[in-house]
Amino acid sequence: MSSRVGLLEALPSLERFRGSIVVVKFGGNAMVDQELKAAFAADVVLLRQAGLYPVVVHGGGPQISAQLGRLGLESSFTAGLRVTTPETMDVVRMVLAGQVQRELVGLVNAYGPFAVGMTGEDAHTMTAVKRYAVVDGEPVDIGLVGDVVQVEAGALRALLADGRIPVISSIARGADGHVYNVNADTAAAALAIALGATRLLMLTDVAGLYADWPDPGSLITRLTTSELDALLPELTTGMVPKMEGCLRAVRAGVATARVLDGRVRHSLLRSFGADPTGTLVVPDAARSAVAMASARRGG
Ligand SMILES: Nc1ncnc2c1ncn2[C@@H]1O[C@H](COP(=O)(O)OP(=O)(O)O)[C@@H](O)[C@H]1O
Ligand SMILES: CC(=O)N[C@@H](CCC(=O)OP(=O)(O)O)C(=O)O
Repeated sequence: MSSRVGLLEALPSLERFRGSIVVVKFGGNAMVDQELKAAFAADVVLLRQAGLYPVVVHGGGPQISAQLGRLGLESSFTAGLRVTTPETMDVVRMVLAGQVQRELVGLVNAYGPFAVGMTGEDAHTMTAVKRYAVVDGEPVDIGLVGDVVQVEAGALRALLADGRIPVISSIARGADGHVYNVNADTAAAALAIALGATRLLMLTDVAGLYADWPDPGSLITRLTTSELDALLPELTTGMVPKMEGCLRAVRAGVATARVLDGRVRHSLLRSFGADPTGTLVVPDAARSAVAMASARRGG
């Protein structure tokens, strides 16, 4: 099927999602190509025009690493999370809120006055506590990295009610006075849960989740939360926070979460059609319903 047909098919099915909140995480690795970024912005605006309420959470890992490099500072990751010193945190804040978020807001606002950029610090939208990475079952101190423990969704809801598209950088305040670097996948999942989103969509730079990365034959198109839970200890690098986020969100009531191939132009819009890219995470009950229907049909 050509991608054009895939796109057209998405349009009628969008009607089903009218009025629902969709949290879209745009990964830093899918954000390095100008055309992909512009197509992403167009898709987000189209979702809004179709009556959905998109909320964008963006990453920027590669952009932060590039800026740290320019400043002669090293990037280091543990279990997919950046080791964040106070000096690193200043760069994270500057790059995410001052550069990446601004660029996305500009691309969306080429279509009208939709996007409003903010970080989790604004209006206490996200509050975090210090998070430790887990390596071989042991906690490892990785500095000013946070996990979201509270979401105040009032400001976001007001923006959505006013027809805006929030564009959120994954930085959160701590009740302890620190500012924390939150992985953008983790932030997207926490916001999807707090907003009661129907879908969590995560654009990345691979075809989806591979059971046996990087074996191309091991791409998973759909799995249940229990299946994902069992696979999680095997996962490494950036897939750890991404799949943890999908698991948390679907277990907390978000109907489905999908990792999308952000290298495919208009993959966001296509995810609403018959030919979506990536890996779909569904609640356990969804798989049982399919299995039961199949058993009734004798198949
Ligand atoms: N099991 C896996 N399936 C797919 N990708 C994986 C897997 N394990 C590790 N990866 C890596 O995770 C990367 C995506 O995570 P990340 O770099 O954090 O992306 P993003 O910037 O989109 O959040 C892929 O580019 C791939 O190199
Ligand atoms: C704690 C942590 O790892 N924070 C991330 C925040 C940005 C991010 O998540 O960007 P991607 O989605 O592009 O990976 C970082 O500093 O790189």
